[in-house]
Amino acid sequence: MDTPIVSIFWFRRDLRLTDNAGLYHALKVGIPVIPLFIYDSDILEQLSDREDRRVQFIHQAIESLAESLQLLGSYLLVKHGKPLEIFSQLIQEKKIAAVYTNHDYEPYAQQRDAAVEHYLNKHAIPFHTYKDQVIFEKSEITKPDGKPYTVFTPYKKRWLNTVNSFYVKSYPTEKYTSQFVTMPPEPLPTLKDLGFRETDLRTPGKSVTEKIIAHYDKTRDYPALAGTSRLSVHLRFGTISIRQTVQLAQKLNVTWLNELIWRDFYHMILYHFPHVESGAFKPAYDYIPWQNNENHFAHWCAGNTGYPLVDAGMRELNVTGFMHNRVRMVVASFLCKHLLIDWRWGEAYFAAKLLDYDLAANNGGWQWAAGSGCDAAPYFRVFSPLAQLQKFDKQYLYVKKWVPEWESSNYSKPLVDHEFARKRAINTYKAALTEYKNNK
Ligand SMILES: Cc1cc2nc3c(=O)[nH]c(=O)nc-3n(C[C@H](O)[C@H](O)[C@H](O)COP(=O)(O)OP(=O)(O)OC[C@H]3O[C@@H](n4cnc5c(N)ncnc54)[C@H](O)[C@@H]3O)c2cc1C
Repeated sequence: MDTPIVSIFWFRRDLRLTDNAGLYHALKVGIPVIPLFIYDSDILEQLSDREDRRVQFIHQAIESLAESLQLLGSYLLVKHGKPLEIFSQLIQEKKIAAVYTNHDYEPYAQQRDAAVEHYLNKHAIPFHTYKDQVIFEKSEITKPDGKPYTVFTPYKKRWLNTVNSFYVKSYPTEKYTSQFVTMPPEPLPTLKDLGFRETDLRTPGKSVTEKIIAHYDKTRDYPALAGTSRLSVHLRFGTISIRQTVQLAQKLNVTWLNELIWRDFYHMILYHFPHVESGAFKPAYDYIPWQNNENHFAHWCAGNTGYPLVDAGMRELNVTGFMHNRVRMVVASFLCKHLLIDWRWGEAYFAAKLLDYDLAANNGGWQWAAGSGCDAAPYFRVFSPLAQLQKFDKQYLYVKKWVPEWESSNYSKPLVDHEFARKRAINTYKAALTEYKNNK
C-alpha cells in the first residue's frame, strides 16, 4: 500500500487547537495533518529538579490536547528526544509534504529551528513558520528609522497606533478540524517515562472574570487581592491565545492592555538583543562588583531576610511557583541593590521556580530591577521594602499569610540595614558606571 502524503504541525509554545496561526495554515491546505509534540530532551536534561511543576503543566496540557484530538477522531503524535533526530526518523516513516510551526524568539529555539529547517529543506520539505505568540514581532514595530525601540513608552505609542482588528483577529482553526489525520490514539509518555515525578502543581484557571480585569488598574498592585489575571502560565505555553486576550483587554482595561504590550516589548528586545540572555543590556552595568555573598543568597531564596514583604514573596514563590508582580519587583530590587548580588543569580532562581517562567519577561524584569535593562529603574532609585509594605499591604494580609511568625521573636533580624544598604548600592553603582565611562 502507498504511504499517504501528510503534513506535520509541530506544537511548542502554542498548546491549543483554537485560534492557532500555524495550525490554521497547516489545516487549510487540504493535506491531512499529523499534530506533533516533542518533549525536547535538550531542554528537559537541563532541569536539575526532577519534580518540576512546569513539566507537569506541559504534561497535563499535552494530555488534554490529545483528548481533544481523540474526540475529533485523530491523535497527537508525541515523541521524546532531540528534535532533529525525531524529524530524521519521521521522514523515513512518512511522506511529508511540509512541516508547520509557530515562531519562537528565544536564542536556543531560533538555533534549533534553523537546524530543523536546514535539515528538512535538504530533503525538499518546506518548513513554514508563523507569528502566533505575540501581536507584533521582530521588526513590525520599529522607530521611524527602522531601528528597534529600546524605550517602552514610544514603543507602546507606536504599537497602539498600528494595532487594528486584522492583528487581533482569531484564526478560525475549528473550521478545518476535519483535516487532521484520522488515527486511533497512541499511548502518551507518563511523567515517569520522561524522568520526572508528580509535583504539588495546582493548575491556575484558563479564564479570568471580567470583573477582575475591569478593576485591574485599581487592584493590580496589592498582592493580598485577587486583582490580576493569573493567566501568565497560559500565555507562556499558549494554552490561551494572545489575540483573544488582547481583544478582552481592548474591551475592558487599557492598563491591562499595557501589560500585554510589555510582553510584546520584551519578546522584541530578546529577539533584537540576544546578548541580554547572559549580559547587561547596558554594558556599563557589567562593571558592577557584585558581592555575591552565598549565605545572603540562601537567606533570600528561603525567604529569611528579615524584610517581611521580601520573605512573603519568596515563600509564595517556593510554595506555589507564582509571585505577584509588585512583589517580584521588590524582591528583585532587594537582591541586586540591598544585597549586591548579581541579577543573574536571581534570574536563574526565578527560572527554576516560576511556573510562568519566560526568558524574555523574566530577563526583562530582572534587568529592570537591577537597572541594567533597556528601560530600567534608575540605579539611584532603591525600593524601601518597608515603605512598599506600608503602601501595598497596609493591613499586612499578604505578609501574615506567608510569614506567620512575623512580629514574633522567632522572626529573623534584617540581613542588612536599609539605609546602609541603600547608600552602599548607590555608591557602588555610581563608581562602576564612572569606571566604565573612564575606560571607554
Ligand atoms: C523580576 C521579574 C521577573 C518576571 N518574570 C516573569 C516571567 O518569567 N514570566 C512572565 O510571564 N512574567 C514575568 N514577570 C512579569 C509579571 O510579574 C508577570 O507576568 C505577572 O506577575 C503574572 O501575573 P498575571 O498573569 O496575574 O499578570 P497580569 O497582571 O494579569 O498581566 C497579564 C499578562 O501580561 C503579561 N505581563 C504582565 N506584566 C508583564 C511584564 N512586566 N513583562 C512582561 N509581561 C508581562 C503576562 O503575560 C501576564 O500574564 C516578571 C516580572 C519581574 C519584575
